[in-house]
Order: sequence, then C-alpha cells, then structure tokens
Amino acid sequence: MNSNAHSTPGTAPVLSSPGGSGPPSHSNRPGVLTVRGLTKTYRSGDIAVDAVRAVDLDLASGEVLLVMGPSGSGKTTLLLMLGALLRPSAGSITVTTRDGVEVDIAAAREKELPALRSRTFGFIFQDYALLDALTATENIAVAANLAGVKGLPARQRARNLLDRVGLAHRAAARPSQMSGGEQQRVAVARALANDPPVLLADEPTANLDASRGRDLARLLRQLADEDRRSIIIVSHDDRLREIADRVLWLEDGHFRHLAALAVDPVCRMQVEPNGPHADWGGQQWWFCSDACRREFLTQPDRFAPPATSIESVLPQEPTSS
Ligand SMILES: Nc1ncnc2c1ncn2[C@@H]1O[C@H](COP(=O)(O)OP(=O)(O)OP(=O)(O)O)[C@@H](O)[C@H]1O
Repeated sequence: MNSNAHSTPGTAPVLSSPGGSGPPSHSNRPGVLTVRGLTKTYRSGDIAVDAVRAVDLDLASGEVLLVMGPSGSGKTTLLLMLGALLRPSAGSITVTTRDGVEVDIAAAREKELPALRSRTFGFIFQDYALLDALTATENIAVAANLAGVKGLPARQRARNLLDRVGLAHRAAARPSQMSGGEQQRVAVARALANDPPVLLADEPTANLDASRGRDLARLLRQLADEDRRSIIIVSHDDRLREIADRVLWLEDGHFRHLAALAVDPVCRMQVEPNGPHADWGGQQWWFCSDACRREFLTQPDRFAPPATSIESVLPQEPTSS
C-alpha cells in the first residue's frame, strides 16, 4: 500500500484534478508528462466520434495515476495517444524521455515515433500479448533487442527483470505453461526491458483473480516507488485504487467533475449516489443494482465497515472542444 495514496483500503480515494488546478500528490517531483488540449475525433464518412476532448493532464515522476470511467468514455483512446500509438487530432503531449530530452510526441514525425516510444514507454496489456513460441526470457530479450540491447546483455537483462518480478524460476517456461498472473508478470518485465520512465497499462488486472490482481497492483506500486517510474493505468478495477496516487474519472472524453461518488459495499463498484439505496446503521448506502441492495439487506453487517465512502472531488471544470 502506498503511503502517499489519497485512499485507504475500502474507501474511495479523492478523485483529483488532472492538471495544475488541483494538488497532484507528487507536486514536489519533476513532471514527466504534460498533456494540453488533447483531442481525438474518429471520422468515418459523415460520422465523427469525439472520443477524447481537450484533455489536460500532468504526471509527476514516480506517480501512479488511475484513469477510470464507463465503457466507451475514451480511456483506451487516451492511453494510445499518450503512448504515441495513435495520432491525436489536436493538442500536445510533452514527455521527458529516458535521456532527459523533452519532446512533444503529438508534433513528432511518424518516422520518429518508434524511437520515441522505445525511449519513453513500456506497455502492459490486458491479454499480456506475449509470444508463445518464445520462453519468458526470450520474450523480454526481444523487447531489449528492440531497445538496442543485443546478445548476452539482452538475455542478462531479461533474467534480471524476471528476478525482479519474482519469476526467475520460470525463465525457461513458455507463456502457455504459465498462469495468468505469471504471464502478466512476464509482461511487466518485458515492459521494463527498455528502462522506460513511463509505464502505460490497459486493464492490466482484467484477466486475473482477486489475489493475483492484488499482487500485480502491488508490483506496479513497487516499480513506481523504487524506480520513480510513472505509471498510468486505465481500468475498471476498483482494487487498483489502493495503489494509485490519483484517480481521474473520464466520461464522454473529458475528465469529469463529480460532486460525489459512493462505493457499493457489496460489489465495491464506484457508483453515483442516485440509484438503489438503503438506510442502515445510521447512514445511507448506495448500490449499483437492486441485486446488490437485496444482498446487502440480507446481512448488512457482513459488508460494513468499510461502508459507503462519499468523497468530494477537487474542483475541475469539464472541458470540451
Ligand atoms: N477506431 C475507432 N473508430 C471509430 N470510433 C472509435 C474507434 N475506437 C474507439 N472509438 C469510439 O471512441 C469512443 C471511445 O472509445 P474507447 O475505446 O477509447 O473507450 P474506453 O473508455 O476505452 O471503452 P472500454 O472501457 O469499453 O474499453 C467510443 O465511442 C468508441 O466507440
């Protein structure tokens, strides 16, 4: 558990302002990523979808930022643009690369992007995206090769990284011989092969059970704390809030100012306090569905505490293009 986190287990962390107007939890640390007016409009014939609208964001060194939001709110689009995998329609993304150089990747030429990605980002995907023809070591060594490290040094780096994620004993295993949790750890090790200042993770725990999801979350926190790596996680997974320094809520393509949020005490989902609810123990409880409400009422003390947590959100005006 991160001592700097705004949250405590079981309660909602403060949903923070994305940019300079709120107090980022690592405001005393140097910035590694600055996003201004980031916009993506998908066009197909006469149809235009504004997936991300004029988003501003500052990320500090060593900070873990969790971006949550409903399906279709633009989370993956945002992450792909931040990682230079998708061209923005407008806006700037200024990153400090591994070599300490500041670059606006939104303005970079297409042919510069692979090198920029390699010097800046490590990617972690929901489905691990490992090559099954290769062993764990080889999967990581290939990523090191792409970052310019070849031969024995690449294999050595791969072994060190496997050791770092607690999988030295699985070095010769192929992905299909490993559990989901092990595969995701290999994927994390691979994401570190180019020693990136920023890790970008898209639903990294979606295919993991509760215990393995928590282990993975702890590992990410450790990487941020020990290496001062910055991590942006896009997820629906409430467990990740425990390791995040900030949680931002993306809706309709922009960071939304929510007056209040609650946590359903049964399923632990974040819910707006305007649906099914119940009074018990001198307070009001909010649920994602009538089913959760019914389950709660069969045995309320089983679910409390930590109870519903309604947290104010720092002022942030929604922006739209
Ligand atoms: N390639 C594309 N072409 C056209 N529209 C797209 C494309 N990719 C995404 N969209 C649209 O952009 C919006 C944002 O999609 P995005 O995948 O970024 O959302 P998301 O928050 O990641 O969703 P989920 O949580 O379901 O993964 C949605 O309306 C989606 O339909």
